[in-house]
Amino acid sequence: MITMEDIVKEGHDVLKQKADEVSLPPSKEDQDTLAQMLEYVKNSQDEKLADKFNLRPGVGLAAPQIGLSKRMIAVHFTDFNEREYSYGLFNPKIMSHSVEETYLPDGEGCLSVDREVPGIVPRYARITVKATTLEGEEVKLRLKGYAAIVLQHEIDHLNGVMFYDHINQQSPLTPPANAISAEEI
Ligand SMILES: COc1ccccc1NC(=O)N[C@H](C(=O)N(CC(=O)NO)CC1CCCC1)C(C)(C)C
Ligand SMILES: [Zn+2]
Repeated sequence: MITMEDIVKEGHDVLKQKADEVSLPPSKEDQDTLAQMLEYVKNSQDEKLADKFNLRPGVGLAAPQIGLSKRMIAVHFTDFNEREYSYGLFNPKIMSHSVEETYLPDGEGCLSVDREVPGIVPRYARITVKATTLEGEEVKLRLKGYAAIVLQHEIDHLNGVMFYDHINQQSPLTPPANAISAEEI
């Protein structure tokens, strides 16, 4: 199983690279890895398992974070409207997005970053993501607010982008103009 020891920390080259497309249909190995990534995210949110295996509770994980430069992400979370999302995705791609931006008022963190980095992270408020699921079906996800933020954070990892790369250094704590907090969408 994947544990914190497997999670690569910032500074490691793999987190700065553009990850490779996964050839579909996925190999048994790629499928197994993505299933393990989804297991990690689910396990990390289970109090007992998180304590037992010392897992930092997470809502998403990208393959580069376990040292694998492949376009695979796993997400498991409930958004502010209590909607549940649980996916292992191959080759996720943002097909379109709103001009309007959103953000988390408390900023973002990252399982690969062991420090607080204060600052608002502007994200597209609405995105449409195309991907192939762990089960092999092609999906088109229309996401907004928190769900849009999580997917953008994970897809960024596939392009070597960290959340703090988006923070406005001049005024890190100022929400971008015409942006709406993710808690209001
Ligand atoms: C509802 O909130 C939770 C419920 C259960 C566990 C964690 C959270 N909230 C989080 O934002 N969790 C963050 C997270 O998992 N990530 C994932 C990550 O680092 N992926 O690479 C960072 C988030 C910041 C915004 C979107 C993902 C960490 C880095 C703070 C652990
Ligand atoms: Zn991250």
